[in-house]
Amino acid sequence: MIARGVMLGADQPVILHMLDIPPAAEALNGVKMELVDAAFPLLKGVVATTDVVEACTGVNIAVMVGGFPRKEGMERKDVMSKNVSIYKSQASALEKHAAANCKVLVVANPANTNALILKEFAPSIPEKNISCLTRLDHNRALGQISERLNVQVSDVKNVIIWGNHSSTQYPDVNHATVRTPAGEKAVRELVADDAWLNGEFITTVQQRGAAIIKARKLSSALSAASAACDHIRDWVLGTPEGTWVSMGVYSDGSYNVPAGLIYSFPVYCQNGEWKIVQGLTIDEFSRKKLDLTAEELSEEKALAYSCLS
Ligand SMILES: NC(=O)c1ccc[n+]([C@@H]2O[C@H](COP(=O)([O-])OP(=O)(O)OC[C@H]3O[C@@H](n4cnc5c(N)ncnc54)[C@H](O)[C@@H]3O)[C@@H](O)[C@H]2O)c1
Ligand SMILES: O=C(O)C[C@H](O)C(=O)O
Repeated sequence: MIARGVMLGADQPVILHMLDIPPAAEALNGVKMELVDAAFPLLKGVVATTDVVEACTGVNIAVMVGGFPRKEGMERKDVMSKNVSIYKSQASALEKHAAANCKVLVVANPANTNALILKEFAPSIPEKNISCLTRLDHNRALGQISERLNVQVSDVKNVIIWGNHSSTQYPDVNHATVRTPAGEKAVRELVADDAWLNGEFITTVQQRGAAIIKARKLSSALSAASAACDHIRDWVLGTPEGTWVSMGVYSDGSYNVPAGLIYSFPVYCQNGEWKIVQGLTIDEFSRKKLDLTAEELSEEKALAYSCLS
C-alpha cells in the first residue's frame, strides 16, 4: 500500500526501511524480493534489516508494527510485558537516528501504552510526533453505521473513538452525521434506536479485533494496514474541511482526560499537525465511558512500568 502511494499520495516517491528480528530475516528478505518484483514506480529503495539502527536511520515516518500479537482468548494487556520492553529499546534508536521531525505511529499492542513508553524513553522526540492507531476502530464504527443505515461509508463522518485501543474504548456517534439527498443528518436521528447505539453498536466495535482473531486465528491485517495508511495520510496531508478522525495522542487534559496518557481523541490535521477538536458536548453516559477507558490506561501505564523495572 505504501509503495503504491496509498499512504503518502500518488506523487510521493518512498524508500521503505523494514525491520525484523534475526529469526525472521529470511522471510523479510523474501518481502524485499517481492517489493522489487512488483516494480512499483514510486518505490525508490528498500532496506530490509535486523539492525534497529540501520532501520531507524533518517526515517521521516515510523510505523511500529513489530511485536508479539494477541492470540485468541488473550486481552491486549496480556501481551504487555513482551512488547513494552521492545518499545523502550526502539525509542532510543528512533531518538538517536531518525530524521529530526519523524512522525511515529505505534500499531503494535497494547498500542496506546507502547506509544507512551516510546514517548517517555525518547524524551527529545516532541510529543506531538508520537501517536497510536485507533483509526481502525474509527473505520470499524463508520462501517457499522453504514451497514445499519444501508448508506455509503463515505457519506458517514465524525464518529469518535475515545480512549484505549482495547475493549474499554468508547465509540461515540453523538456528533456523527450522514450526507443524505436532503442534507446532513445526525446519525442518532437516522438510526432512531438509542438502545442499539448505546449497546450492541458499542460492543461490536469494542470487540471487533477479538472477533477477527477468532475468525482468522490471526489479528486483523488488511483493515489494520489500510487504517495505518489513512492515519498517516491525514496527519501529513490534512483532514478534509469539517471532518475529524480519531488518533491516539498525548493527552493535554482536554475533556478532563488525565494529562500524560496516550488517549484517542477526535482530531483535525493541518500542515502536518493534529489538533484535538474542542468544545464537543459530553453527556453523562459518555462521561462515564471516557473516564472508564482513561482509568484502564492509567492502570496499563502502571503495569508497563512494573514490567520494565
Ligand atoms: N492498533 C491496531 O489497530 C492494530 C491492528 C492490528 C494489529 N495490531 C497489532 O500489531 C502488531 C502486529 O500484528 P501482526 O498481526 O502483524 O503480527 P505478526 O506476528 O504477523 O508480525 C509481527 C512482526 O513483528 C516482528 N517482531 C517481533 N519482535 C520484534 C522486534 N523486537 N523488533 C522488530 N520486529 C519484531 C515479528 O518477527 C513479526 O514479523 C500486534 O501487536 C497486533 O496486536 C494492532
Ligand atoms: O485485537 C487485536 O489484538 C488486534 C488489533 O488490535 C485489532 O483491533 O484488530
